[in-house]
This record gives sequence, structure tokens and C-alpha cells, in this order.
Amino acid sequence: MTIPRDIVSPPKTAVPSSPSPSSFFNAGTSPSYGTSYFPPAPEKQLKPFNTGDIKILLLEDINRTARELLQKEGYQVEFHTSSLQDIDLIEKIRDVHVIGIRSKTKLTASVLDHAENLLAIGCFCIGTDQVDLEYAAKRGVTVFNSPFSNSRSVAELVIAEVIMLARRIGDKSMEMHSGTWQKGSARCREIRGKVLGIIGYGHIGSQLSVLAESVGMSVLFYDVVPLMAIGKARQVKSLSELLVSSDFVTLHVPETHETRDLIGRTELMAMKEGSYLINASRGRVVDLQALWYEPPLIIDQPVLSDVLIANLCLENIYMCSEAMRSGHLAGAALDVFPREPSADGPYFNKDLARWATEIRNLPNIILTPHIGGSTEEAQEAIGAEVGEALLGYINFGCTIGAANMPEVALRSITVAEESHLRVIFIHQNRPGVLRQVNDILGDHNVDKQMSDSRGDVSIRAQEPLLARLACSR
Ligand SMILES: NC(=O)C1=CN([C@@H]2O[C@H](COP(=O)(O)OP(=O)(O)OC[C@H]3O[C@@H](n4cnc5c(N)ncnc54)[C@H](O)[C@@H]3O)[C@@H](O)[C@H]2O)C=CC1
Ligand SMILES: O=C(O)CCC(=O)C(=O)O
Repeated sequence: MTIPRDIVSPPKTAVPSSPSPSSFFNAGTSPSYGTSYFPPAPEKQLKPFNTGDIKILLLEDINRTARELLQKEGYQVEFHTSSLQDIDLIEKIRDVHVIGIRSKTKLTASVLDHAENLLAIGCFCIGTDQVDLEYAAKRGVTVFNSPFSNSRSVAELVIAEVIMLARRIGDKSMEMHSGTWQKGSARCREIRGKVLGIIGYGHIGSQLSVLAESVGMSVLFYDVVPLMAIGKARQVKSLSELLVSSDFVTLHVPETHETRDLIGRTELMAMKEGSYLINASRGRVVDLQALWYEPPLIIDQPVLSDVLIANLCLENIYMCSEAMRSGHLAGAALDVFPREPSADGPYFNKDLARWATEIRNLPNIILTPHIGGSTEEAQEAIGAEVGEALLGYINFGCTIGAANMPEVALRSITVAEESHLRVIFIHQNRPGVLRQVNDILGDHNVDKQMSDSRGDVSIRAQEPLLARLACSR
């Protein structure tokens, strides 16, 4: 079937459209798949492509559950334990159909420009700030993530850190590792009755709220939307109210334009004397130097501005150091940083950033290498969830759960429906496009269709009866 290139983006290669037994749909996750709709006949194996032609690049040690799922489907799966340097990434992304990443790989517009065949991106994590979602959508690339599979793991890490900070366990442990026995109770406290201030009461924040109350803490939270408080937690009206009232302040917001630099000098100084800061969200949410830093003039250039923003945030860490050195903060736990090494190894040093060596020497600061979601349980669940979503998209064109596309899904086609085919279009949300599409399909019986838009991008899934269409099956 020929579809004018100007109204269809992608496909750059054949777009798969067949159901498979291990499909997303079969899992019953599609809203259009109520039991009354579910066809009793076996699903038809339609593959207008050779599964072996689909190339999938998995970076950052994505869990074997995903690898196995995709390999079982017959796709070519290339696996790397770390992320790739930009130059290698650009080379590799050029001809793959799907790329799977975690938080380290930055899929910026300039990287995506090199992706000639890319259909989908799987973020095997919660955050999607590492991908230019809007630009990906404009290029017809659908992005999936796992919205809550590692939430519990993050919440558990944070509650552990609250106790460890209160008891100065990080320092005590380091002293013991260096052979020093130093017993003492000065500045060590119980957490019972203390106030935990949660910024961002979403999946992680609310899980944490439950854990904190169960160990006797009081919970306050600040969120930009009004939310139902769990247990005895209480939503406060402003960030400053939370900062002045909390013994521990913990961040659980996504990185967005609004949350970048959310915590700066003013906010740190507003925190209670002797309180603690925990950041397991994103490094750039804590902007510690913004108040005196003069922004560079070349901010318009996308690649450069990214680097500059990163550098700016690196400098900002110093402010946190200042707050801690002055004793205003009694301690901090940082799991995320404005710049993080792309591979495991001895990289948390001055070559990464000046502040890296600086903060290593601060008292009562727990530093972890972005491991909030790194548990066996979370990674297995994420591998399965994002892997299934990618299969559902490649095999069916199902975008349920997509982070940057309208959500569409259609029922499976059965073996009894000999001449049915499914077609998915991703196109610009402009008047006239649908008319052109309908003109093409006008001679055929469209059994079912769904259409939805998200900003400038529209998506349309159709099941035409293709008796007279020369389709590539
Ligand atoms: N350290 C790690 O390994 C991990 C870090 N994360 C990070 O944690 C973030 C939060 O995760 P979830 O709880 O799952 O997200 P979520 O989307 O469920 O909740 C985020 C909450 O933040 C609120 N929010 C947004 N902007 C805000 C603002 N300016 N002020 C106050 N509240 C605001 C939202 O309304 C929402 O309730 C993720 O976006 C990710 O960046 C997530 C998983 C693992
Ligand atoms: O596990 C990872 O690599 C990233 C975890 C994370 O930050 C997220 O899920 O957003």
C-alpha cells in the first residue's frame, strides 16, 4: 500500500502490524479490549516484515526480562551494559528501530536527527527527562517508560537514608572502615516524631509517606496539584511552609522546566537549622548557585546550551556544601547529580566535576550512584513492563502508556479475518491530513478506527478490509 510520505511519519521501514501470542493486548491492558470484545478465534500472525530485520539496541544494562522477551520475538537485540559516548551513540542509533535506555543516555534532538529508522524508545525507568519527548513525537518516534515499577525501591532507600542521616551512620561506617572506633551519641537522633517534608507527592512521594508514618514520623507534603493525603499526612500550601516546618526535606518531582533549580540558596536557608536534605529525584532540581551565576549568552544553541546548563549545575553543588559546612544543614543524601558518569568505574572525581571531590569530604553526606530504583525486583518489573509495551507497539501499533503520543489501541485481528489489516499513522495535527488519509482508504471498508492528538502530533489506528489493497503481507 502506498501512503504519501508527507502525511505519514514514520514509517521509514515497514511498520509491523501483527498480533503475537505474547502481546500487550493479550495481557488485557488495552481499554478497547473489554471481555465482550475479545475475539474467541486465534489471533492472526500478520507480519509485513521479517522479525529478524527489526534491530533493537539496549543500553545501560537493561534487565534480562526485556532482553529475553525481545529476543524470543526474533528481533536482533544488541546489548550494552553502559551507555554510549555521543559519537558511538549517533553511529549506533542510525539504523536501529528501537532503542532501550535508562537515565544516562541523553536522546537530544541532535542525537535523534541521526536516527533514520527509529520507531520507538523504551525508557526502562520512570524519568523521561533524558529524552526530548516533543522532538521524538515530531519525528514519529513513540516513547515508553515504566511509571511506577521502581517507586517502592526509591521510597525504601529514602526511608533508610532518613535513619542513616539521623544516626550519622555514613560517617560512623567510614570511620570503622578506616580502623577508627569512635562511639558517641552527639547529634544522633531518633526519627520518631520528626517531620518529613515531601516535595512531589506522586508515586514515590506517597509510598514514602506510608513508610514514614509507619516508623512514627509526621508527614507534610507539597505538590503543585491538590492530592488526597494518605494516613495522617498533610498537604501544605506552599514550598516555604514545607521548608520551615520539616526536619527532613526530600525531593520527588520530575525534572521539568519548572522544577529545575527548585531548591536554591533561598530555599536551603529557609530550611530549619540542623535539618537534612535528600535528593533522589534529579540532580538539576537542586540549583545551588543560580542566585549569583550569570547565564552565558549562547543559550540559543541547543547542543551548547545543554552542556552549559550541566556545567552551571555542577557549580551549584558548592552551595549545598556551603550550607553543610556552615552547619545549617546537619546532613544530606544525594543519589542524583547534575552530571553522572556514563559507565561504572572510578569516575566520581575531579574529571567528572570539581564538586565531586569537594562533596566527598563533607561530613554526614550519603552519596549513592543513582541507585534509587536499582533493585532486582524493580529492574525485573521494568524490563517486563517496557519490553511488553515495545512489543505491543511494534506488533500492533498500540500506544497505550506512551509518554509522548496520544494513546490508541485496537482489538486483535483473528485468523478468521482473512483480509483485514491494521494500519497506524502518525502525522502532524493539521487540517486536511485526515482527509488525505481517508482518500487513500476510501475504496475500502474501514472496520474500526481510532484517532487522537497530543499537541502537534496525531495518531490514527485503523482496521480496513483490504480485499482490494495490494498490501505487503
Ligand atoms: N533516584 C532514582 O533512581 C529514581 C529517581 N526517580 C525520579 O523521581 C521522580 C518522581 O517520580 P514519581 O514519584 O514516580 O513521579 P510522579 O509523576 O508519580 O510524581 C511526581 C509528583 O511531583 C509533582 N510535581 C511536579 N512539579 C512539581 C513542583 N514544581 N512542585 C511540587 N510538586 C511537583 C507532581 O504533581 C507529582 O505529584 C521521577 O520523575 C524521576 O526523575 C524515579 C525513579 C528512580
Ligand atoms: O535505574 C535507572 O537507571 C534510573 C532510575 C531513575 O532515575 C528513574 O527511574 O527515573
